[in-house]
Amino acid sequence: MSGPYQNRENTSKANVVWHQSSITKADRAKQKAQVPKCIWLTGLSGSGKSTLANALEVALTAQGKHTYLLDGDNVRHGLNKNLGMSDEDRTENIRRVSEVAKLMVDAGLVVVTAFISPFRADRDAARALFEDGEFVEVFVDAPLEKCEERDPKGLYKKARAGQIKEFTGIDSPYEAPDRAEVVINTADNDIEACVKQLIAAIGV
Ligand SMILES: Nc1ncnc2c1ncn2[C@@H]1O[C@H](COP(=O)(O)OS(=O)(=O)O)[C@@H](OP(=O)(O)O)[C@H]1O
Ligand SMILES: Nc1ncnc2c1ncn2[C@@H]1O[C@H](COP(=O)(O)OP(=O)(O)O)[C@@H](O)[C@H]1O
Repeated sequence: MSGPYQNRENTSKANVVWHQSSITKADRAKQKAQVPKCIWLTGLSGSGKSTLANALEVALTAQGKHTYLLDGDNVRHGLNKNLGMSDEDRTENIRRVSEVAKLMVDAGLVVVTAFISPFRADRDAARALFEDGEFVEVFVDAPLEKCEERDPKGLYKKARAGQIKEFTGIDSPYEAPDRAEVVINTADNDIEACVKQLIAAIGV
């Protein structure tokens, strides 16, 4: 890790010891009768992450699963309200969120995350926090032109007008996944078909 967050980690770590709790992840998962997982949605703004994440959580809840949805817009109102959209702040955003998702998986939940998470290295770092098979990367795939045409929040219009800087796909990069477990093409398929594909693919 680099940047303003690095020193704080290094100064605290040496004197902090790990406490092993008596109740384990397996105990919590057993009580909930489910396999905990992190379903990690990544894609451009307007690609359909929030829509699909919400529909997925509704479907899983209807199946009796215990879930939680972490959505970029919401987390940036609270836990990460001190972070902006620079490369460094996005990396810290994803680092914190992936640690929160890990805690939630440890609690036995099926966690769905909906963040642009534009950098491959940050997504790989998130994946590395989890056990094999626990982290499912889902590429919510729609070309920039389609996302811009949708522009559900009017943000692309503002970015093109220069009113928002460092906007993903315009003047900030998006690195498409090269190892996603699931690719959902939201440009050529309707929401219903995409949700169906997602539920079938994640194996929860
Ligand atoms: N500059 C810029 N670039 C991209 N997106 C922007 C920007 N400014 C604000 N927004 C709004 O913030 C949401 C993205 O937050 P994330 O936490 O998902 O971003 S990141 O993962 O840290 O890159 C994103 O949400 P989604 O549209 O749901 O993706 C936007 O609504
Ligand atoms: N197949 C699809 N999957 C998801 N969203 C779709 C799809 N087709 C059209 N849309 C629309 O695209 C927009 C996606 O917005 P949103 O879910 O907020 O994206 P994101 O969270 O990635 O910014 C919504 O208005 C949604 O109704």
